[in-house]
Amino acid sequence: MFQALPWLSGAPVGWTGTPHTSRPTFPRRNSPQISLSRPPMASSVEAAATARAPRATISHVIFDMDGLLLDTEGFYTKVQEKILARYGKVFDWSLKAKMMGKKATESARIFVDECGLTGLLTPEQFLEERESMLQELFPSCTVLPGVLRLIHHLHANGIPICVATGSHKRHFALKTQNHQEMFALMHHIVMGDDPEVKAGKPSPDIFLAAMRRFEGNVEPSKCLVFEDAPSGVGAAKNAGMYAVMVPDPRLDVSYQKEANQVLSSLLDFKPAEWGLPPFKEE
Ligand SMILES: O=P(O)(O)OC[C@H](O)CO
Ligand SMILES: [Mg+2]
Repeated sequence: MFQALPWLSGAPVGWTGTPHTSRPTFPRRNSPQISLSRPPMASSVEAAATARAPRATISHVIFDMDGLLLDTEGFYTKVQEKILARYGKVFDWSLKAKMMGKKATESARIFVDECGLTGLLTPEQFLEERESMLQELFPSCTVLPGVLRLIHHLHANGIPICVATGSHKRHFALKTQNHQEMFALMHHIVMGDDPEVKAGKPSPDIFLAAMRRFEGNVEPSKCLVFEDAPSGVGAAKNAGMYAVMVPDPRLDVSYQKEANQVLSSLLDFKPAEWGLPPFKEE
C-alpha cells in the first residue's frame, strides 16, 4: 500500500551510502554533537523534497526487548547496584553501558572483571545471586511509551515485525507473561539462548537469525532495528541494518554515535521517514 506513494520511488535524499559505513546527514534530536541548524535551501522545491525523502525504504522491523519494549533494564540496574554495594562499590552508567543488551553469561563476566571482583565473586555466583531478585521483579514490568501504538500500526499495515532479545527463554517467559497479546503480534521471537545466536550483541548473530526467519529473501538493508543498548546498535550495524536508538537519558551521548537515528521515546518515531506506512496524524 505504501509503495504507491510517489515520493518512495526516488533516491533517498540525505543518505549517502550503505547503512554500515555511512551516516545520515539528518540532525539527531537529542545529540549535542550535531547542530540543529540546516544550511540554507536552494529553493522551496528542494526544501520540500528533502522534508519528504525517506532515510531508507524499510520492509521489515526488528525490536529489541529489554529497555526498548519493556522497562526491565531498571530491574537489572537495581539488583546490580545492590550486589556491588556489598563490596563497597558503586554501579555506574559506564558499566551499565557495557553490560546491557548482552547475554546473561557475557554480562556477568563483564560485571566481575570491570568491578575488580575476581577472586571474590565468580560470574556464576553473580548470576545466582541476582536470580531470585530478578525473578520477583520481572513479572511487574510495563510496556514503554509509544510501543503499543507502533506495534499495532506496523502489524495492521502488514509490515513483518519480530523481537530479537539477549534475554534467555526462562527470563523471557517471566517478563512477557503479562504482555502476551503484544508479543502475539510478532512474526517470531529470537532469544539469547537460541542455538543460532553463537555470540551476543554486538555480534550480528541475533539480528541475522531474526532476519532469516522472516518469510522470503530479506536483505539486511531493508531491516530496521529498534534498540536501547550500545551493544544492540552495534549488532544491528554489524548486520548491515539500520538502527534507531531509544537510549536511557542517563547513558552518555558518546554511545549514540553508531545509531542512524536517536529518539527520546518511540512516541517520536515517524514511520514515513523510513519508507514505512505513516501514522494517520503524520
Ligand atoms: O535488551 P535485550 O532485550 O537484548 O536484553 C538483554 C538483557 O537481557 C538485558 O540487558
Ligand atoms: Mg535492550
